[in-house]
Amino acid sequence: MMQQFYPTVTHPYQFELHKDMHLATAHYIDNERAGNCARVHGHTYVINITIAGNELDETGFLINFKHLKEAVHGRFDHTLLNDDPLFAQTPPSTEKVAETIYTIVNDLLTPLAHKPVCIQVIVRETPTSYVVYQPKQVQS
Ligand SMILES: Nc1nc2c(c(=O)[nH]1)N=C([C@H](O)[C@H](O)COP(=O)(O)OP(=O)(O)OP(=O)(O)O)CN2
Ligand SMILES: [Zn+2]
Repeated sequence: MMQQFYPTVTHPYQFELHKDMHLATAHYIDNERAGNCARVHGHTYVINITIAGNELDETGFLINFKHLKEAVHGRFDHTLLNDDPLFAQTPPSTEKVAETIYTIVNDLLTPLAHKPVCIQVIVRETPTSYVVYQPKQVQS
């Protein structure tokens, strides 16, 4: 599903889970330096979320794949990203979309007693352009 490859993260955890999803979404970058991107346009974003951990919950899951899709796809699919309050103070660039998805997923995981963590989010905006976001604590 992801074009080309998955950048890998070196980590100490025993389990690593990947969730891929597509987001059909519009955006614009409200800055004259953004050129054509200052006009509203659409992308089929390709998202990869990586979760890791040493323990599973009572269902044997690190995190239910469906819960990741609901939190991200459910919020952004078929929307204008600029309308979302999460992008009220920041442009929905590929970089900020990746960081924002990380924050949403991290908020989903933080209450869980078995302590899964999000270690990477990849956002592919076009066939030729993508961003990898890693939280500081897993960067090597
Ligand atoms: N660092 C960033 N640069 C650009 C972003 C971004 O989010 N971060 N976004 C855009 C535009 O939104 C545009 O949709 C994508 O740009 P680009 O990859 O240049 O699109 P093309 O399909 O035209 O790429 P080609 O490889 O030239 O076909 C711009 N820059
Ligand atoms: Zn764009």
